[in-house]
Amino acid sequence: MRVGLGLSAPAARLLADGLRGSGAPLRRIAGWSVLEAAPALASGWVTAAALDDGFLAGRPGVGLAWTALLAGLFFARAAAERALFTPLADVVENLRDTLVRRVVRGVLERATASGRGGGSAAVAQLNGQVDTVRNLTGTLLRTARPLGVSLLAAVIGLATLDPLLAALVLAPLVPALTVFLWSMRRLTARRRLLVLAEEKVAGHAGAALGASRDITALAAEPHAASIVEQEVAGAAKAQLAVGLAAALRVPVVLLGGQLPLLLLLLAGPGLVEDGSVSAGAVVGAATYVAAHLLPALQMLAGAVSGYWSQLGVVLHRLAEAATVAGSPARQAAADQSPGSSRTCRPSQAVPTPRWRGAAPDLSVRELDFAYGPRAEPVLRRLSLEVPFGDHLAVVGPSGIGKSTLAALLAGIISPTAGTVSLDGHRVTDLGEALRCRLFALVPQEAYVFPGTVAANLAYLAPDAGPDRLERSAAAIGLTGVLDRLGGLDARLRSPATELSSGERQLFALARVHACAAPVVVLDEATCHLDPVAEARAEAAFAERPGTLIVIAHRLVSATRARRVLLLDGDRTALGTHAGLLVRSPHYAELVGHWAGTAAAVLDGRERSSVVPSSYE
Ligand SMILES: Nc1ncnc2c1ncn2[C@@H]1O[C@H](COP(=O)(O)OP(=O)(O)OP(=O)(O)O)[C@@H](O)[C@H]1O
Repeated sequence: MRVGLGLSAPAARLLADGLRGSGAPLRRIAGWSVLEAAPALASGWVTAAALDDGFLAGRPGVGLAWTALLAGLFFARAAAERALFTPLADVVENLRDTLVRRVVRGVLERATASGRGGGSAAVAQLNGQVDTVRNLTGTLLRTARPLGVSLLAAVIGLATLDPLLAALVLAPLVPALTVFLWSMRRLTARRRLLVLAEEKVAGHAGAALGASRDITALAAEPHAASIVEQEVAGAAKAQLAVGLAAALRVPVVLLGGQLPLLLLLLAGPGLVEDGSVSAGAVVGAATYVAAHLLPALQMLAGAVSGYWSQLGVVLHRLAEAATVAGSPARQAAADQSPGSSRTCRPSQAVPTPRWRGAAPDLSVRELDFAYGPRAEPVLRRLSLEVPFGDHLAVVGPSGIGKSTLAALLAGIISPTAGTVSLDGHRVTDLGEALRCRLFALVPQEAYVFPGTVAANLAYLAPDAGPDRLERSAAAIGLTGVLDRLGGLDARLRSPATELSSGERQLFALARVHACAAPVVVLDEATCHLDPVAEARAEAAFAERPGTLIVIAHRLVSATRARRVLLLDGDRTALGTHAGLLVRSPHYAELVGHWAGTAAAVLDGRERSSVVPSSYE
């Protein structure tokens, strides 16, 4: 929704908030502005009097005296302008402080809520935008304010000088100002669209450049180029629309400034001749128009409207960033919560179909998966049986498709061909509520939300009592953290700062350990834990009834699993750790490489707990 002069409602609210604490300096500005407007208000009157009572009446002394009075008013105006700097600075700095507070709070609360961090980069970027608002507001207060004040003073002066001449000037000026205000709304809206279009160009061009290797490999250059070209065409259209909206300032200046002057010059001599007005009044009216109305209109319709519409765009951006409670952004942050992303919460409200399999086996048949119709398949014809209670480790080189397989197994993404089924049911057909009850996928990024420790641990097991939660916490190795925090009832206010990445992973692991899902998939869910803590967490899951699939962060996970799946294209192999060491040279090579690296990195004390003796 747009409110006055093209500012969106959130932008106008943010500006009002930023100015709220500046009542005193704003009043001082208003006071000094009256004095600042004195020359504009008096210029026509003084000119008329100097002519009618002085120079045209043969009394040049009187004419000079009036002129000297006008000069005095200009000195007063200079003093007012000097005095205005302090309150102007107060207003602008206060606005900046308020905006910085609002924006930093909004961004950091959102980053904390999402548990993803990254708030500092956003804050730095938004602080730059706050500075832009400060500079634009300062510029507008220094330029637009005196122009607006002069325009108003000139109109008042003109109306009180002579009603007939005032009517001549105001007849075209009023529609010109109306068009000007209307065009400001359009211009601000179009400038906003232009900024968005330019950002899209930058985003798509950046993505295309970043992916240039893949684009070349897939011979997709024409496709990538057409996407960027489309955005460039959109930006060009938006630029044209801004240009057209800005072009309206020409008729505004012609109608509101030039036409009144022309009318005065055309009608003036006749009006003087028939005695309707004095010659001094005509020149006085022309002074109001030429010295104040016309320059004010030119500036307002030109640079000032540009500053104003830029201010509207940046303020709207900041208003979006500063909004936290109940905002769409807050919602988006909440969408990263355990209940909605890769791990989901079994809903009490959603009726779930009956599930008979108490000990369901997982079966993968001829599985193909590619991220796009023209992309290289990540997985090709993979078949695998995972009986209930199995403990399978998935290992392989980086980027080979381990996380993709984890998502396919949990039914989060659908295969391109082939099936993944649990107890004979395709996992993608299970329906979300049931799927969430059967699978718990723990991703690398652990989410802990503000709230009590108990609420976090019981997220996937709403019926679990304190004993159950404490047992899971103890099994995973979270008891020390719980003691430090103050137990299950302790409240986490800012988990992103109160807990380390490893501690957040322990929370996510304990949360899943406490739930009843028969299939647990850990996708590098222990990557921030030290080797000892990782071994303990994996042991806890191995003892928990159900199937455990571990996408291994360290190869040592494979030594703890009952079976190992080596994912490696054509060299994919399945077996026990010992069996694969013998029959898969590639697996042996991978293990040997890892053991060598681990031995080089770890000191003797840690090595004994991490590197299996068989590798030493
Ligand atoms: N959303 C996606 N869109 C397109 N390609 C993707 C996407 N996600 C992953 N890929 C690509 O699919 C391939 C397999 O990725 P995946 O994350 O499953 O590998 P990974 O074995 O888990 O890697 P890592 O061990 O580094 O986590 C990679 O080439 C990756 O770039």
